[in-house]
Amino acid sequence: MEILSLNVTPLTRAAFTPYGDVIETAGAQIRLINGGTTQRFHDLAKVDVTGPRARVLVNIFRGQSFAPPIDIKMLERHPFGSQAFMPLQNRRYLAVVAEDEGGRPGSPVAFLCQGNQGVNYARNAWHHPLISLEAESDFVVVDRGGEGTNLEEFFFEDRLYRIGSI
Ligand SMILES: NC(=O)N[C@@H](O)C(=O)O
Ligand code: NI
Repeated sequence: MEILSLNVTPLTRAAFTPYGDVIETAGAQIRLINGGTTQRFHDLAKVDVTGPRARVLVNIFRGQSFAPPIDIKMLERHPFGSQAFMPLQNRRYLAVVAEDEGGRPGSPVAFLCQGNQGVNYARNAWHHPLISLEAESDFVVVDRGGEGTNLEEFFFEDRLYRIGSI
């Protein structure tokens, strides 16, 4: 088994563009609503659902926490829908993604996400399941319900990617 080192970089909207959206107030279009009493940070993520009897689901995921070394042995994707994660307790977490290379993920990229940043994985974007840090953490998750198989997993056969430090 080959162990490859995977560095963590800060999550930015620009760097995450190939994989989906960053849900944060920084850099967002602001609309004053409710008589000026509310700021609407508008249109932050593209929710995309398709396939038979597709509908949007709003969930809460409670993810156990992980600490380095964190081994990335697989990635997954959802062919019928996007999947958004927004932290509820202002705790950091990891988003590990990869671009598609002929139907399989390329080399993973690991982003350190702050507690005020959410991510929306675009439909069919390769990503690792939730990796909470620091403590068991809750996330609002907006994704796709409906018929059909909305999960494709890819296990790296001969290698793993190790996040040794954060
Ligand atoms: N399986 C599930 O609902 N969760 C994963 O898709 C994930 O990305 O955490
Ligand atoms: Ni997922």
